[in-house]
Amino acid sequence: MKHFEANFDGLVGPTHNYAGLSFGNVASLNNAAATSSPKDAAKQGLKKAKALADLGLVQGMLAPQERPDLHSLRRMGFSGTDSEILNKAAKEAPALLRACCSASSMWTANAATVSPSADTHDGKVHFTPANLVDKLHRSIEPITTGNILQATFNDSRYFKHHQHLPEHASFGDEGAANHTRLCSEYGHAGVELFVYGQEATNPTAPRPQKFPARQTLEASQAVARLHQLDDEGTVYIQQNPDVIDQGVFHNDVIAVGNQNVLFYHEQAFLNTQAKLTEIKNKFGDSALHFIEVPTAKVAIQDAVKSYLFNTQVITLPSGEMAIIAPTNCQENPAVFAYLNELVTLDTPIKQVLYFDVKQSMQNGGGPACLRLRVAMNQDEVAAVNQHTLMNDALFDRLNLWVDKHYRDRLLVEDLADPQLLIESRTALDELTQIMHLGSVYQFQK
Ligand SMILES: NCCC[C@H](NC(=O)CCC(=O)O)C(=O)O
Repeated sequence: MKHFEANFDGLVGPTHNYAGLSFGNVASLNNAAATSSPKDAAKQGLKKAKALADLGLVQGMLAPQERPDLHSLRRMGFSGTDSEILNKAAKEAPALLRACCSASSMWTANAATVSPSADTHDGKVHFTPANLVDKLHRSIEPITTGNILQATFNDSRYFKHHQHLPEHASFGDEGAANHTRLCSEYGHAGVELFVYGQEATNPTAPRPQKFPARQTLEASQAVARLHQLDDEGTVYIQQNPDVIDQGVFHNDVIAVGNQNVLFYHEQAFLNTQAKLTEIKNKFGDSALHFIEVPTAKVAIQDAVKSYLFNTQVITLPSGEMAIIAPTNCQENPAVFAYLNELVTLDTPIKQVLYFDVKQSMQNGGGPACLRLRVAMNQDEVAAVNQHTLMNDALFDRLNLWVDKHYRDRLLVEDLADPQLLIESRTALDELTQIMHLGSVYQFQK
């Protein structure tokens, strides 16, 4: 039986914009109110996804969400026709309107936490959508995310879908961005690392002082319980509060793993040596590569600016590993020098492939944010909704769809334009036909 680690990239939605919504995410704040290009953003994402499919990896796409989210605006007490609601919200509560217009579901690393069937007690692939309660504009995602995941992984013989965690700060859950799975082979039982920013119910435990810790230990433990993981296959690691306070708002900004490789910055974690020992003990005696990047080579601010660790580390069909990096890594001399040195070291990583995902990077999302990893065996891959899997036909179809429905440029003040809502709904209705998703959106109910 063959095993794969599939990447499911988030399709960037028609309202992609820079609204400065993410306190603690440096890029989001720095680029607030910049002009965005929804069309460029979507095509950059499709290009990266197609490139991985062409490299022989299993690659899928997850549909965007309905934005502006009129259902949430109505829950906030706005009433009248859709146009009247957009108008009122723009006048009376522009911050709420912006929070209901973000295309942030494109960053599917935050869509859910996924545990492969080799790790779970019932031998199914488990999904728990992230409740994303730390940010208003993300907290409105999980229900539709769950609908889209169930329409994509729609065979209950192989896939188990959970409800997102309770919507309270004690259960702050940001999904796979704070979850890394190490294994010798994708199909073998692995060790799942849950990285958290604070222990919410212990007021004396260390926590960041300047920026929020979006993931709690309580949330990570709850997901591990829901996914029926053994203690022997689970490690909880606290993110170093000092790096959160420098803009590391998710672990995937400072560390990334693939199979038997953990690539991380020396300042990433608290109690690093003890945790690496725990990982080694639980991983067993097969080879394990800890690639620690010293501050002397790459400072935290360089890591946060370039997204060196928000890269994808993939295993090519040849068995060699490659890094999928944003072009921003080429533009940072310290990081570029480090990557050129890395591929000469004695690790499985042998090449770096660069992609322009600047539309996403300007909002704090790099290549790794844009994808949700789902390790599956060939039967599970065959059970996935095949119309979501990337190939030449879907690539062409989705590019034509983007060309037809997406604007070349968008300003935050355009979000209240009733025409944009019509364009967005028309596009998504058509998309559910293309990807055979069924009625996953509120406006289709
Ligand atoms: N995994 C990367 C997530 C980036 C995302 N940025 C945003 O939501 C920015 C939205 C804006 O500011 O328009 C976040 O911080 O959750």
